[in-house]
Amino acid sequence: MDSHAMTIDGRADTDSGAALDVANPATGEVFAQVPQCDRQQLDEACAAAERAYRPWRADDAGRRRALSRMADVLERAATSLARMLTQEQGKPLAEARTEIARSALWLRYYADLDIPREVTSNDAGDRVEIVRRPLGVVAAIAPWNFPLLLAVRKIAPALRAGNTVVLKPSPYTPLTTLAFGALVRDDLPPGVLNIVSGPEPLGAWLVSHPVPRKVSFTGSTATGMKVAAAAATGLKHITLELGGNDPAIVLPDADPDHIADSLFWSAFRNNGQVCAAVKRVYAHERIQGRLLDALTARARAVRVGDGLDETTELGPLSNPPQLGRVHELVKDALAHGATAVTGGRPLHQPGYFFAPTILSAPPGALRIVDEEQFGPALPVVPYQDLEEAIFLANAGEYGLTASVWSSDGDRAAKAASALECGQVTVNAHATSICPSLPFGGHKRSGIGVENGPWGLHEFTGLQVLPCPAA
Ligand SMILES: NC(=O)c1ccc[n+]([C@@H]2O[C@H](COP(=O)([O-])OP(=O)(O)OC[C@H]3O[C@@H](n4cnc5c(N)ncnc54)[C@H](O)[C@@H]3O)[C@@H](O)[C@H]2O)c1
Ligand SMILES: O=CCCC(=O)O
Repeated sequence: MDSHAMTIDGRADTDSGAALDVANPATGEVFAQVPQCDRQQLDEACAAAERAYRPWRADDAGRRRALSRMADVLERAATSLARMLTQEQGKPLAEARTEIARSALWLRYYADLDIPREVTSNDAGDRVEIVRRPLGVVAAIAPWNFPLLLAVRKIAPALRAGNTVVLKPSPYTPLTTLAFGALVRDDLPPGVLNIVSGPEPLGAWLVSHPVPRKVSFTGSTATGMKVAAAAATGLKHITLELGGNDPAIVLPDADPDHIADSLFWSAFRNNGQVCAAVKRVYAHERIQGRLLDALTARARAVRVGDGLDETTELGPLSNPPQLGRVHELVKDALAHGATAVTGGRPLHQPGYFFAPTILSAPPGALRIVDEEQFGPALPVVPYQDLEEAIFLANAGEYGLTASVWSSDGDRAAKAASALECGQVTVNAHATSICPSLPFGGHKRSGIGVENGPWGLHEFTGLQVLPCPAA
């Protein structure tokens, strides 16, 4: 059994009493333990972050160097970290390697980003500059689907802007994040990045702790609403990256055989456990049958297995509640008129596996279409005209990303502009999640954005200063 350390104030703490078990989703077996942080350790982490804040915010060049060294460290440890990520999260090794590489990319992007300053004049005609100042200690809370990448999307801009951080990974997937913390410990001054692990209510304690001035949260909309309420009582800044139920509209002129592979992976990457995955397809009634056939052929050909096997394309679901949720929604769909063209059930083997599932779904209310199911089941719903498809795609509480699929670029672009969400793509889905483009949800998919200069702004406050004499 491996055991892993919290990192608080530049120290690794392996001896903290209670331990949290971490299971491998491919076997269901516990293979590692991490510390369960108690309130006193959370106080220590917040105090360490507070002590480290002023010298850190004053050292712009040091912050750039530290971020770029953190990227180097990640790249050097990529092989072992990817293996650990697959073991704790379930994703295939190739996807785990991509996650580590993208995390390093984000660190480098922010290491290179200049913090904007604008020079202007006040009403007396004096030159002034508008600068962005860090906020203080940031509470960062991450989910289990991309444990390292989604943590780095917070800590890279937060640290670049001059804040210090207390980071809490999901209790299902703390290992890679803790291993990252241990690896970069010597590259950061003590207290700049503190990582605390444990089950709830640790996240709730962190959000309502008096020290952090900003909460950056990625997770479900239900938890995001609790985080917003708790942060409001301390008047804390918030960024919330929340759930999605992304639609893909397939126009009648699309070629099902041509788009099937790309559409399939837009829905099934990381076993559908991607905030910006296609969760429901609206296919014109003339091509719904051919599209179902093409997607079914793709789903039947996919290799499902332990992510540590290099030939695996789809791993297990990440945890038992997620497996239960997908199964419940598929059963509900089958009971209400949907047909499983392929899949439709958990796989009878150890671990949390569910058969890749393509559903022919009737028009009308269906939970698997209306709610976020976050798994390897894709409902395909017929529509008659584009206006109806756009209405259905915009229905509901979420507005993260969406896509339109067509062989007519102009027609697709026109439909795309009618969709209410943070990003729309044509003949691809959410492929432009890169460090320089804003990523964030509309409606109940979130508040604020990550990435680019906008992502950095979320960790700053504006200040007007006299302009230094030239
Ligand atoms: N919009 C995005 O960028 C994005 C990205 C990835 C995942 N997600 C969403 O995340 C969800 C899946 O992740 P999950 O199941 O880990 O989400 P979750 O909301 O259950 O948990 C997310 C994190 O919040 C912590 N937490 C739980 N209760 C808390 C509380 N009261 N206060 C503070 N923290 C608390 C958890 O321990 C975990 O670390 C999906 O809904 C998915 O769409 C969104
Ligand atoms: O789940 C959200 C992250 C998606 C991604 O960056 O690919």
